[in-house]
Amino acid sequence: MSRVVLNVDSYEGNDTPSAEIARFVVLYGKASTRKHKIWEGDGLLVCFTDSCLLKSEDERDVICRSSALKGLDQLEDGRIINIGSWSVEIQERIATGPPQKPISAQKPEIQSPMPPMTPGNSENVENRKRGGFSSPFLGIELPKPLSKRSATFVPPLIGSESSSSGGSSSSTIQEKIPPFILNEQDILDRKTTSAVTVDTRFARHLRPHQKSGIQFIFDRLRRGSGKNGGGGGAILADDMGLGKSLQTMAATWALLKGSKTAQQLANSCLIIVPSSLVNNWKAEFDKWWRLMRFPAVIALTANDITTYQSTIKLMPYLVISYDLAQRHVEKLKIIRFDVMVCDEGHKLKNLDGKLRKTLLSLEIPRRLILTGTPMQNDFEEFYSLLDFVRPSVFGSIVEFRKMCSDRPEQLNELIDECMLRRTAADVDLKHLPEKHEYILFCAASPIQKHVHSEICDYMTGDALSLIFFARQLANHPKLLLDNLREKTEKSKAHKHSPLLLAFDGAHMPRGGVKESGKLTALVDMIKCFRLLQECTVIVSNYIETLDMIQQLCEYLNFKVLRLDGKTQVPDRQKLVRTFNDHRDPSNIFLLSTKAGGVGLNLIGASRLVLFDSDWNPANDQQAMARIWRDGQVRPCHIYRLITTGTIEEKMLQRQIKKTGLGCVIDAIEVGDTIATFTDEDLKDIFTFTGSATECNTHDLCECPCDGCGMLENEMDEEDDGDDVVENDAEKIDKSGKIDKIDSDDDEEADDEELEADVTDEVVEDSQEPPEATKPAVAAAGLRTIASLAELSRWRHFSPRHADTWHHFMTNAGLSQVDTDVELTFAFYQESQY
Ligand SMILES: Nc1ncnc2c1ncn2[C@@H]1O[C@H](COP(=O)(O)OP(=O)(O)OP(=O)(O)O)[C@@H](O)[C@H]1O
Repeated sequence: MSRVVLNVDSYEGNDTPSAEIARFVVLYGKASTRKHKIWEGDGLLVCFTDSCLLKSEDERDVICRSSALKGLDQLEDGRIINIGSWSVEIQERIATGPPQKPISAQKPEIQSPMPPMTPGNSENVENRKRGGFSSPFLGIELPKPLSKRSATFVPPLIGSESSSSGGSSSSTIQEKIPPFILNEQDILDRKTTSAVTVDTRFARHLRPHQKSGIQFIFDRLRRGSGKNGGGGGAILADDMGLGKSLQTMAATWALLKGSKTAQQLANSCLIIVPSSLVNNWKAEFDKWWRLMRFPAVIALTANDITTYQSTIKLMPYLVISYDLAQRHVEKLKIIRFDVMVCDEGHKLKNLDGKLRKTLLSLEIPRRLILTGTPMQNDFEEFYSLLDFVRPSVFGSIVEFRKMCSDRPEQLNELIDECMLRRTAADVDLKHLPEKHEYILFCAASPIQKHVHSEICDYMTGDALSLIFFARQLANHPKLLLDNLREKTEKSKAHKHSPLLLAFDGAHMPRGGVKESGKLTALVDMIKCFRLLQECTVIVSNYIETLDMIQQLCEYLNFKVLRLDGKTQVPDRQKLVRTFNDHRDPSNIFLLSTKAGGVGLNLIGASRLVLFDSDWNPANDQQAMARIWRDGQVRPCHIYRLITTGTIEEKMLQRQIKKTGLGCVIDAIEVGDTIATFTDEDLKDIFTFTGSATECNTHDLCECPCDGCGMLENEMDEEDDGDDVVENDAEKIDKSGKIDKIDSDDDEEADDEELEADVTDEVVEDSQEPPEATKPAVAAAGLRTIASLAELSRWRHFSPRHADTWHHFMTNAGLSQVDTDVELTFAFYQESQY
């Protein structure tokens, strides 16, 4: 983002402006006789030989005086002077001329021109070297070249120089807003007369949930250091895109500025972020500090840490990647930071991890974790985050577990005290366009069906490999074939070579689109979106899959921008900017779930396709949140592709179980990592149900809608079985607390079977169980239904209901081309805030 240059020459007080002789960063507020002034915000005092001009940080002229200021030499930091009816406190004298960023903050350059596409050059695609998906793709039509696109895209509201919500231009008349005082209670309690306020640069833009978030962070972090680093700590776990970085900057800036205006709260703040987000933070600081001195050193090398030491007073933030911080921890220790912010702090989920230990060794008393997904896989991981920000408050992991089962209310209280989590549904997001989410079930191709059943018959003890194979197969059988061939070439005795036999004559994939149900769907989808003049992001977990999609997109005359683990950090922000700024529907952004899932703003796109899912729902949620966020002006459509009846459905079901449980402590119930799969689970995972059903997940929900698209409460039917589902769903949805989940505490649970099998969430197969095991199976069935209750909020569509299906496809933007796609079923949810 280019920095706005203050145009002091346009000052109208003089026909021939005189020379500028000094300028100061100041705080300003209405003049008063109060000992402790309430400042309205940051400003800039520009002194000329015969006049002076006070400007607010957003370039508004506050006052101009037609006589020169005297005694400029004596204007030291902290000195308060009056100019007309305004008081001004000098913060620092800065070089005459527009403010400059420190050298380290200026690099790397993130301006256009167009970056090289990564790795747009087809030679880079490893897949081709292996003789993979050679063009032309079988069975697909090349698009007719589009005439010059006429779409006029509305520039993002946020971040543009003309933005009304991200900042204002000099011509904008600013509304006066009341100060947002963070220590109001202290003032009321007469503990202090000095107000600590949120800087106006933020205050005038804040949404209600952001105000309470800032207050929350401020209250937790202001606490002084305690023993063993047990000072103030907090987790801000808002959903992705709700503005965690903005809230963090506003709250920490108040802590840092508090030292100048009222109380000594903090002098330095270390912000540690994944390396892919270093430039994001730089861009955010740029965005909110536009006119003023850049307040952060962006550490790209160890030298920048040294530079920071001498500039703390002027630039109290140090932004650094986890990697660099780990390597130079000794240098960081010397600085003795007051505040530490760990962005995407779920990285600290490993209790015994090196990263966590290293950061703890910094002994920074105030710690803030930012994460949109505090719950990853299990209970211990969550404890790891809590204990990081509040050491000793939650006891040992054993004590934590015990408190969880014996005193859940107390534990929930403790968690509420140090963690704030708001989901998109909790906050007022009227400023965002609506969001449409789809889960599209695609029929497996004949080859996929055949090979899937071969894998099922083949079952060995090596579950991890087989799961990986099944996922590759669901993406495209050629991916699995290439993988097996490569392994067999490396070692003739490779243990999974026998699987190659599954690819016999009639079932030999040649790389055609139609050999994969999802790929067939994807082709039609991206063609439709281009015709709709909308930009698309496609996300996958696998490099090989991204290679395949890239080749396909290029063949269809799309320009591909790609961000994966191999993309250099400085190139990432360039790619994002290019994509967002151009908003050209013939651009496609390919993103790897792990490398690009967090922090990126891809608001240039309004369609996102998640090509494959992860076991961990948090990863998928992160990826899917990239387009629906502040600055987005178009309705967003997010599609998740699933191959019907395969492992992908099982993964989806497990994801829904995890995310459908409202309270964080519910993770106790879902500590099912791959490592803990039972034989029964594995059998279920590999059983192909795609020939017998249009949607295994819908079958398991036992939803009576039959795919007609109506919600349960819209249907006129009364069904006892449905009541059971609803009641169970209620327990989970509304409780948010552990005791409601644990059927031991549920007085209503006279159904002993339910209690007997709380942790058994294994999806049952359809075989008739022996008589003796029936109650347990019934209980597990109920559990399954309840755990999928989240889906009762979605509409369910089957192509059997031709009219509603057609309507659905049209609304989903999928009726623009003559489609070959064999979709077997769909879930749909609209969120309007
Ligand atoms: N009130 C606001 N006014 C203007 N811009 C805002 C506002 N709130 C957030 N934004 C902008 O929206 C974008 C997304 O916010 P931010 O990156 O802070 O979200 P986040 O919660 O950290 O998301 P993630 O978890 O994905 O990193 C940023 O560019 C931010 O500056």
